[in-house]
Amino acid sequence: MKRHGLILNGRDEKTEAYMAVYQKFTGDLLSEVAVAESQHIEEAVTVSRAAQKDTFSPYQRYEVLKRTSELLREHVDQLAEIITDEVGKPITEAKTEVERAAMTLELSAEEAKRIQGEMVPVEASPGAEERRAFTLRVPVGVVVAITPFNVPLNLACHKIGPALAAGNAVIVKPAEVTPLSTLYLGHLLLEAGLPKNRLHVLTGHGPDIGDWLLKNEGVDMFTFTGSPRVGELITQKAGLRKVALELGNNSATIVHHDADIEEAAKLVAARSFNSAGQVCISVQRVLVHKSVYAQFLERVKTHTEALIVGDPREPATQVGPMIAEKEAQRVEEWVKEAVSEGATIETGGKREGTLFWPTILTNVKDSMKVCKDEVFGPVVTIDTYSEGTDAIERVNRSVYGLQAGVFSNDLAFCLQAAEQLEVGGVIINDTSAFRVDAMPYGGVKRSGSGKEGPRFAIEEMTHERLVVLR
Ligand SMILES: NC(=O)C1=CN([C@@H]2O[C@H](COP(=O)(O)OP(=O)(O)OC[C@H]3O[C@@H](n4cnc5c(N)ncnc54)[C@H](O)[C@@H]3O)[C@@H](O)[C@H]2O)C=CC1
Ligand SMILES: O=C(O)[C@H](O)CS(=O)(=O)O
Repeated sequence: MKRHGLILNGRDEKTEAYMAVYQKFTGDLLSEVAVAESQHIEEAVTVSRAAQKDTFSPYQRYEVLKRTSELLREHVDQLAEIITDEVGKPITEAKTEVERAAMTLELSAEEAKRIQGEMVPVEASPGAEERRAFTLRVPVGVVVAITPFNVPLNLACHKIGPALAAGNAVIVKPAEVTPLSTLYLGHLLLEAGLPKNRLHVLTGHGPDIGDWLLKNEGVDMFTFTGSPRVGELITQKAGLRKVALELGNNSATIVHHDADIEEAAKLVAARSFNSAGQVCISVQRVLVHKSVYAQFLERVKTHTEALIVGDPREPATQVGPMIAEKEAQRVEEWVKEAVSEGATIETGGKREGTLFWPTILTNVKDSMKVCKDEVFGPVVTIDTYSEGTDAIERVNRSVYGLQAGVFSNDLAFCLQAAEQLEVGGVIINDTSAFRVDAMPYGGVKRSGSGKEGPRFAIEEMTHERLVVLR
């Protein structure tokens, strides 16, 4: 069994205490990781601040990130195995995550060479004819990245890649239960030639490390993906410093009467249950026009019942375990509560330990937990509507607003949805769960603020500085 130290200023740093990381399907002990103490946080911040005085040119940043992306591709099998073990994600999906992570770093590398300001025509103002002005984009300085358990490698890359590309130093705090892929990534970045003072990976207890980092005025920005509860806490404690938040969602997808029903059903079944539904754009609420409801439900049921549930290490498995038994129990309770309030289980509803079978609920009400809160599990609700405007209004009747999907071939309805849905991204003829890594990704309302996608995250992670020449 391997013990992992912190990655601190290029060292594999041993600590007093260690915490266990378990295999999420078997429950076996995988390894132990160091528990960071306050002095490690102090050192990481001090070293990161000092790094700002070193030269780390855009081309050097490009080279390091490009090389790391190549290393990720060379290590795809090892990393996929780590992700499958620490998250419980099916091995085919874990491989996709590694490939996406490599793409995220490749995009970040390219963007490092394109950071630019703009000319500002101040000379057009009376009295300023002798002046010229332009803007520079300068690194914010020290970025803290706090990441969740569900997509541990790619979501770390979405923070580390743009932060380094923009010229910052980064301190990463992975989720307690899934720190191993981030540690592996940290070592690959160093192997690729990243200056050792630019990246530190601090494993340990989230509330402690979070609190020490939030109290340390040497940190300039917090970029966080995780629960709205912790996101809110970070916002309160960060004060006037920059914060970017990717939080939860109870993602909706509308299936209009003129949609390609088979295509919609196939995609809804595929994107409601991958990663056992533990994806914040995972399809949770489907609103189907009443004229195609019966046909759609029958097709989604067929596709859902064909999914293979079980050991995530098996290449055939499509739905693996949830992150912890208590999470699977919570989902089971929410489903039972919905049934007690009138919902029907069309398929699924069964639990064995951490495994929860892909579940379709109908006869739901918007007030049920499975509709109004974020399930973050393999459950989808399917309900009907009569008027497109009502469907849009019901999607908007949520405290969240990350992404929404619309299946329709009616251009006018698609445009109405694009204009009226209160979300960060409207996906036409696909589900809420569509994401490629180059696109701007981020929500409104309780889904957070700020955008990811390397080009857009670099804007968040730099300041715009005006230069006026006389
Ligand atoms: N919008 C998005 O892109 C995503 C959102 N999520 C949200 O995250 C939730 C699940 O992820 P979890 O890892 O359980 O979320 P979480 O909010 O419990 O933990 C996320 C991270 O925050 C850290 N943390 C915990 N307490 C902290 C504190 N007091 N100060 C600073 N950091 C702290 C954790 O150690 C972990 O690294 C979901 O319910 C979903 O809402 C998850 C994935 C993606
Ligand atoms: O929000 C999430 O859970 C992830 O960002 C979605 S994805 O990047 O894995 O598609």
